[in-house]
Amino acid sequence: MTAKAKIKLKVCGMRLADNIIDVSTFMPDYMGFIFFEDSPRFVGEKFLLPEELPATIERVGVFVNKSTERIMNLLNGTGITTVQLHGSETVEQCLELRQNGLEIIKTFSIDDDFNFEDTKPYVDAVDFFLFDTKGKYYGGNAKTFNWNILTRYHQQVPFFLSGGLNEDNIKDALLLKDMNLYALDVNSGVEHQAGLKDLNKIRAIINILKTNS
Ligand SMILES: O=C(O)c1ccccc1NCC(=O)[C@H](O)[C@H](O)COP(=O)(O)O
Repeated sequence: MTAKAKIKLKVCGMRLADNIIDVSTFMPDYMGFIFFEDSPRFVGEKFLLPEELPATIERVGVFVNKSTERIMNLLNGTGITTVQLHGSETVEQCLELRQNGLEIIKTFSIDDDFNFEDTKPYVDAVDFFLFDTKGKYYGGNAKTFNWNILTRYHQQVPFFLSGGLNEDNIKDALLLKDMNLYALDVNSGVEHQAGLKDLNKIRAIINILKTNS
């Protein structure tokens, strides 16, 4: 019998050097950095990661409807090799970015009417899906979606669960672990303010993951 893999944690929307280092002491599996100008978590044009950031924390650049050329330019010199595509990026662009050596997380914004047929064309073009709540903003809506919808998902691509996760609902999110759930993505639910993460909330989440997964 093979042991089930531990559910991973991604802390998204990091931007301030001291806060990045403080959060890194909890060793989340992923950290996300938002390269979208309209977000209050935008890292800026000339973003550089702090040198002390442990190499074992996977770094993710989050983009919304940017061209491949622009993504490659923005990532140049950052050492980031995973991208989260959070808009309406095509299968062709995912393949193009893969050819440039990037790992791909493709986001889908979920509401009650979401049809998982929409994810099928991406199956061979991405590494992971990320299911986030459809809302007013591209991301960071601070709302959960109806997770029962995920019972309709039967594809082989593992997914990140996102949207409104916090210390009060993360234990329930872990109940989805037999559904190809790969990672939990936290953002506004662990913040003092946009882009500034609350270390006590991250600590609480890490402890819940340790005892429940
Ligand atoms: O967080 C943002 O401001 C954001 C803006 C534009 C595109 C993506 C964005 N966030 C990406 C994420 O992966 C968030 O973690 C995800 O949307 C969930 O956020 P929240 O509902 O606040 O937990």
